[in-house]
Amino acid sequence: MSCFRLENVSYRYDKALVLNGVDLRLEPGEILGLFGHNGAGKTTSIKLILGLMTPSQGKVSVLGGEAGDPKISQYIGYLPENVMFYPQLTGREILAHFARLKGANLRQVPELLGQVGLDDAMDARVKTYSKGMRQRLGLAQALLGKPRLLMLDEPTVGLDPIATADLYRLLRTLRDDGTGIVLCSHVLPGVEPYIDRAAILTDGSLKAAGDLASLRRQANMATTLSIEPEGTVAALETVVNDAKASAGLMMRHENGRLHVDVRPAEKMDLVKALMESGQVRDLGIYEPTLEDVYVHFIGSGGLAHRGGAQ
Ligand SMILES: Nc1ncnc2c1ncn2[C@@H]1O[C@H](COP(=O)(O)OP(=O)(O)OP(=O)(O)O)[C@@H](O)[C@H]1O
Repeated sequence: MSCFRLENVSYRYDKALVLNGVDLRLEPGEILGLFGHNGAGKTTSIKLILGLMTPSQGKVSVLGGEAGDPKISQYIGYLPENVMFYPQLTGREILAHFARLKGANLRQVPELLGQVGLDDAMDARVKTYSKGMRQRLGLAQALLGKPRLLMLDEPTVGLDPIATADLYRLLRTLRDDGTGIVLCSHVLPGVEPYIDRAAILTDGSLKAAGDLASLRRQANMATTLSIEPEGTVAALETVVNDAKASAGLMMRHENGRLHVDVRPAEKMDLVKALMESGQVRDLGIYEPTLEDVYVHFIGSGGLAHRGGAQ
């Protein structure tokens, strides 16, 4: 049973079409990164999955049932962007309040607060918490009741690098236990090793979805070979020019190395020719990163959005 399925889903706010024919699914035990610039439609997609809104067109199914069904909602954890809590209550009191609302066992409260690193602060009032601590409390709230689908909107905002790494490790453990997780973000650096698949939204349309290898194939972006010559760079250039796949290759020199951009389909032929030539002392292979692929799919506007406002 899928955690969710969006089938040809569109959504309009009045006349504005903000989601347009989106097909997307999440399976148990999978972390999906949902990426897109501000206003791309990420939060709208999450609200549809939560059943807070109904699609103008298409079908949304969640954990084998209908989005918004209370019997299903108890298995969904959600961390909204910019989470806010009543400042006079302690972390423990707030989490206990949410546990009662969700029908979760109160024994989970100290356990979860420990899991998100708030052991020492659970009895302090939330008004004394830093932004990162409030974010961790929000995460503990999302984890109440052992969700089978966990949706996190910008979960790393306000977290320092160590807390961010802790969060990703925790998400992996949950994923390995079978939880399906959606990580919504416009902040890409650092997330690549922690997600199984990425979906890239632009202006309400899904531009691409898949694991990084498949996104690289879909984008057909060049791989860069960085080669240190055994002899001269000119001799290496001759090897590259003579290789079967040399047409249209981009070459440049930098710090005594030759850098060659090669299409994925031609990469192995070129590597073979280089290795057989005896002209290579050292070889580095640089595949496009998730950020490179993202910028490719969202177009030139992507650079302006890259890393986004936090
Ligand atoms: N209540 C609303 N009424 C009208 N338009 C809205 C409303 N909420 C969102 N929108 C519009 O819908 C589009 C998608 O918004 P959404 O919040 O889903 O984007 P997002 O990808 O989550 O952006 P962000 O990264 O800024 O949170 C935007 O153009 C936004 O202005």
